[in-house]
Amino acid sequence: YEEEEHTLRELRIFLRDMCKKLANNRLFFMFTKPVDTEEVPDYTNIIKQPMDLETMMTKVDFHRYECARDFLNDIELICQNALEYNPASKHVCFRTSADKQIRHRACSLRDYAYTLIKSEMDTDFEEKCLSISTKR
Ligand SMILES: CC(=O)c1nc(NC(=O)[C@H]2CNCCN2)sc1-c1cc(O)cc(O)c1
Repeated sequence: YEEEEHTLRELRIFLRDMCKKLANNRLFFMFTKPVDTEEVPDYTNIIKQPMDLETMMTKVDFHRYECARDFLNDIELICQNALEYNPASKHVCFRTSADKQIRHRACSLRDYAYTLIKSEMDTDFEEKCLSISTKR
């Protein structure tokens, strides 16, 4: 009913702000757009469910998130995809290469997103969203 729609509207405004903050952080530029399968042809052979911050912004607009937990699940997906596509391997070259930096960036994206949401979102607001989400 109207009160629930108001809550979900507030959630969308909050999540767009989160997306903007994450996408505007230069550290995370490689997570801001879908991986270009022209440039990286083997990507979709390895990663079955690609995700990126621009896609997440679109999902907010399409009312695809009903609580912060669903939003963080997609952040987790971005992180897991990057760790999977850039595995820590025993070869020396992977220990010092760009792959290691991408793995670090993926982990900091995840930690930064959790911390940002935890610090900026009231727990009772998230509980309200969760109760709406479970009822629907
Ligand atoms: C985001 C991600 O997971 C990603 N991983 C990469 N790994 C590599 O290039 C490793 C793969 N193993 C062999 C040595 N190279 S490049 C890359 C990426 C970077 C961007 O600036 C934009 C973009 O869309 C994707």
